[in-house]
Amino acid sequence: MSHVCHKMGRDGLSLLRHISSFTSPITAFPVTKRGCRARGYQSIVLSHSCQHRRAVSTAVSPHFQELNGPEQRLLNKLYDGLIGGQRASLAESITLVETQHPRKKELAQVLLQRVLAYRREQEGRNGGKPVAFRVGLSGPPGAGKSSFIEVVGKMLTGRGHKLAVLAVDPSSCTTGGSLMGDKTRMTELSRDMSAFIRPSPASGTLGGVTRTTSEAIVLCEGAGYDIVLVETVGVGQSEFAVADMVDMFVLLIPPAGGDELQGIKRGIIERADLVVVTKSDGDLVVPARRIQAEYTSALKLLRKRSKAWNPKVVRASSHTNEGIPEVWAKIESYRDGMLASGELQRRRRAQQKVWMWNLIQENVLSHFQSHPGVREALPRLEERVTQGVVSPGLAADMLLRAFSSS
Ligand SMILES: Nc1nc2c(ncn2[C@@H]2O[C@H](COP(=O)(O)OP(=O)(O)OP(=O)(O)O)[C@@H](O)[C@H]2O)c(=O)[nH]1
Repeated sequence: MSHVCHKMGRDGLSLLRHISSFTSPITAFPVTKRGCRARGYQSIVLSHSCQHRRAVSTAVSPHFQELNGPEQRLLNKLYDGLIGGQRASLAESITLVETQHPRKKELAQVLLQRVLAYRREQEGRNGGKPVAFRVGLSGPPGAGKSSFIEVVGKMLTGRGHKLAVLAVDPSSCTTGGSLMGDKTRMTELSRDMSAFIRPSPASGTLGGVTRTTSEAIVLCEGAGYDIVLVETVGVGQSEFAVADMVDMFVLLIPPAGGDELQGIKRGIIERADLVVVTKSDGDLVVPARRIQAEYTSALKLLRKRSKAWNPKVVRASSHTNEGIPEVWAKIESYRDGMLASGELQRRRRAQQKVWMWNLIQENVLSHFQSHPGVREALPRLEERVTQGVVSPGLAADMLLRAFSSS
């Protein structure tokens, strides 16, 4: 069991205590590092200076208040249920991370920190290796994504895996519509008790939705799901966001030529660890073979991204099941190679950093845009920039000055 010995402000301390109350009890008293060690504490977080104190106590919120009784009980209930693998608790916890309510957002962060601590313990017991594998799946509308997830999902739960499927639908962010189809998708898998399917939230910005998706991944892993599939449609930036949050990125391509394939961005092909040509059955086998050959040569021209793995192109049919076990075998051999070489762990660490900076950029920009001085000056300056009266550089300087002046 790890302990934290800490000297810090009340806010930060109460937060840390809540975060760690399940897995790593905290003792807090003004002592030295050596004093902590002498008392047998293994992990020590010390913040002696005011600067440090501020840094730690604002980790979640600068004004974090003590949890009141009902909040404490809610978090206890969610955490216990989630760790116990209860689907209702997992669903409720994901709803909490999706919330826009400021206080609930803070509670969600406390819950997440607890789950992260629990997961770290599990990883520690697993020799430092991740306990779950995250696969991103993308493809144009109608590529056969839901049919593919349905057959692969049933195969995996049949083999004893617990599978979570999370969706990122960019259209839900802009129009409230659904590119992934309003029809009930993956009907059989949604009845399978070893599978958990969560559609994309109906509204929000893409940044918001992708943030809650990566937090939902952590919650699913805490609830014991050892495979997490994150599905998105190949439109806009959502597939790049998904590629940044998974261990392996799989691109599904239908066996159609010309116009239908033009929607597939070159940039995203470069991110693919595996390309699956779908619907390789009946009359479609011939075009599927042709597409496979085209993509195989295209991938050869790309810069090698990994020492442990070369991207591959395979064919499969969700209707006949042909190629489906082979696709999963490829996914497993990728996972094993990347784990053994340590690349997977490195990729996750790098993703955490990218993720933090994405959130900072998004938050700083929205702060900037909602600043009263900026809002007042912006329309006029934008107009003058488009008219060529003021240079973009000068306008940006003026807006930044307005932002930092009050
Ligand atoms: N022949 C054949 N058709 C398939 C196969 N997989 C899917 N389809 C068909 O392709 C169409 C689209 O399949 P979906 O699985 O709904 O595709 P999707 O990518 O999830 O589509 P959205 O839900 O619109 O995002 C359906 O009519 C399926 O029946 C396959 O393996 N072979």
